[in-house]
Formats: sequence, structure tokens, C-alpha cells
Amino acid sequence: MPKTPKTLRPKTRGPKSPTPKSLDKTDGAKAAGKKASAKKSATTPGKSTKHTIVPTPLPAAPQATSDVLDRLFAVVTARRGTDPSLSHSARLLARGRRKIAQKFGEEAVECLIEAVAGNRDELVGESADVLYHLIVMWVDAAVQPEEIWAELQRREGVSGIAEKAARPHDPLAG
Ligand SMILES: N=c1c2ncn([C@@H]3O[C@H](COP(=O)(O)OP(=O)(O)OP(=O)(O)O)[C@@H](O)[C@H]3O)c2ncn1[C@@H]1O[C@H](COP(=O)(O)O)[C@@H](O)[C@H]1O
Repeated sequence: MPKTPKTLRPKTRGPKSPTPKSLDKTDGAKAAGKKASAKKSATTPGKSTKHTIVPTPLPAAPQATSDVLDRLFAVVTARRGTDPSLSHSARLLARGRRKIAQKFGEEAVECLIEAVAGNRDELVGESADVLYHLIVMWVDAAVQPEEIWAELQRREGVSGIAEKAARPHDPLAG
């Protein structure tokens, strides 16, 4: 039976909407303020009192940073050789390099489709899929994330235009 195209399958992962509003500190404080003033007017109808209710700030959501990539790499590395029925990473790693590369390619294509279509939220979700599958590929190939970070750092401050112009001229390139 032909496989259902992945784009038609329901996605179980991927933030389809940005950070929930309830996690937003500013909105939370606003909401708490509204609630407090509603309470206040309910207890003192038509008259203001000298009591001020200070809203309790909601705890801030932990800041998401790119450190998550290092943590994900450690988790995927630890999954290697574990029960494939319990871990998607273990399953992918057990299926081998070709399958891992294929999955990465599929996710990359889905990512570019969303980019071209201008679907911003879907692009965020697909980008996370691409990074996850790229990390599985690094684990399979025994590439450490630090090697990638070092390569990016080496390139820092070097314009791509300047780098290309400095390459030895290839007479066959025209
Ligand atoms: N970030 C991810 C992540 N992104 C996507 N996926 C999974 O990737 C799968 C993609 O499904 P597909 O149908 O495309 O792929 P498939 O099941 O290989 O299907 P076929 O193509 O073989 O038919 C889904 O099961 C997603 O849940 C992920 N699975 C795991 N992680 C991270 O990896 C950690 C470890 O996960 P496990 O290894 O599953 O414990 C988790 O805690 C997460 O942090």
C-alpha cells in the first residue's frame, strides 16, 4: 500500500504556535492586575479605597536557548543501543545511516516547503525536526557538536562574498 505523504499525516510534534500567552510574564502580570482590580471593585462598589492590591508576578518561563542542542545531543547519544520500542532515536540509529539520512532529507524538504509557502509557525516546527534529525545524523557519524560550533566560530566575521573571492580560481568554472 502506498505510504501516506508525510505532509498529510497529523504531526505529533512541533510548536504550531509560539510561547503560550499564559507563559508570558507581562500578560500574566496584566491578567493578575485585571483580576485584582475586578476583586477590588466587587468589594467596594462605586467607591475607591486606600488599599492597593499588588499583583503577585507569575514565575517566569525558563528561557529557551541553543543549549538545548547540546542537551538533545547527549540524550540521543545515550539512546543508542537502547530499546527501539521505547525510543525513536534508538529506532532510527538501529535502522542505519541510509534511513537516518533519508529522514533528515525529508525533514529538510518539509522545512523548505514551509519557508517558501511563507508559513512561519510551520517553519519553526519543521526547523526543530531538521535539527533533531541532524543531531541523530551526528550521533551516527560520531561527530561532536563542538566540532560544528568550532567550525561556525572559525567562520565568524568572514563574509561569504570575501571567502568566495579568495578561493583559488577554477579555470573550468568559467
Ligand atoms: N526532538 C525530537 C523529535 N522530533 C521529532 N521526533 C520524532 O520523529 C518522528 C517522526 O515521525 P515520522 O513518521 O516522520 O518518522 P518515522 O516514525 O521514522 O516513520 P517512517 O518514515 O519510517 O515511516 C516522530 O515520532 C516524532 O515524534 C522526535 N523524537 C525525539 N525528539 C527528542 O529526542 C529525545 C529522545 O527521544 P526518544 O529517543 O524517542 O526517547 C526527546 O526527549 C526529544 O527531546
